[in-house]
Amino acid sequence: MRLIQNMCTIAEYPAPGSAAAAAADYCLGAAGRRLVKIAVVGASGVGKTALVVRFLTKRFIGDYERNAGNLYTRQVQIEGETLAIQVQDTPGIQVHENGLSCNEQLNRCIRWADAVVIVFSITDYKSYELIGQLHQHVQQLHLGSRLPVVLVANKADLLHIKQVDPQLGLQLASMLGCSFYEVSVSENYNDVYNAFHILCKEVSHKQPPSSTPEKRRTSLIPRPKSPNMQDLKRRFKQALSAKVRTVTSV
Ligand SMILES: Nc1nc2c(ncn2[C@@H]2O[C@H](COP(=O)(O)OP(=O)(O)OP(=O)(O)O)[C@@H](O)[C@H]2O)c(=O)[nH]1
Repeated sequence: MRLIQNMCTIAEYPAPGSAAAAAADYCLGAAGRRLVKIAVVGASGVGKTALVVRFLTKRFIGDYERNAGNLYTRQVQIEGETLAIQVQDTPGIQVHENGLSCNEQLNRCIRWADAVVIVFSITDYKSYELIGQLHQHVQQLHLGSRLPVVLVANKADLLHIKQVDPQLGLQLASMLGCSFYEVSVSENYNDVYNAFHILCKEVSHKQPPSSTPEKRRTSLIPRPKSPNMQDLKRRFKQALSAKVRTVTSV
């Protein structure tokens, strides 16, 4: 999915530590805001891009190019605080006989994220079937810290071609210990908003409170360059030989 009105595309898959990622983080961080990074994952065609676009623009746009993975940003108010959030849309996950096929790009997005939205479509049983494995994969990439996850069952408006009972989604979510939302991206903005909102709230409770802009500014002051050792040695030798000369000349 390419650039949509009202959204700011920062970069496609900025590698952690890359200049693009650092620049994006810097801009948001410089405003003194806490940053919440969310990756949206799931099988192909379940409506990941539609979900992200709906959340960011409130609009449902029928058709999208196949997703190559874009990163979008916006601000949200959570409990009186303005948070900067980045949402990473990802390409659809493929399933092979020996399990999920998650390429390095996707793994990088999951590692980068503070929280993940896992999406399936109620019209596609296979997209539901891979959730257990996908959830496990996500948690494995964040070993040692339980990553906030929300499970989203999309296309609730297509009940006549439903393959997954939303009740199954609810059961699975409670088994995995995550929140569950049944949504129709095409018909209802509020449910979409609530799914992201709850995730942001969970992350913000896990993160330490933001430092004040004043504190941030001081941490951004460049440190003095470390002294050039060669130059120091040369000057030390010069001073020493001058002293020796002075002593011998006495
Ligand atoms: N009826 C209906 N269609 C939807 C809904 N959400 C998405 N779609 C449609 O489903 C199709 C796939 O949506 P995408 O957002 O491109 O799905 P994706 O998961 O990003 O797909 P990939 O880019 O292939 O991974 C599009 O034609 C959307 O218009 C929904 O809630 N209801």
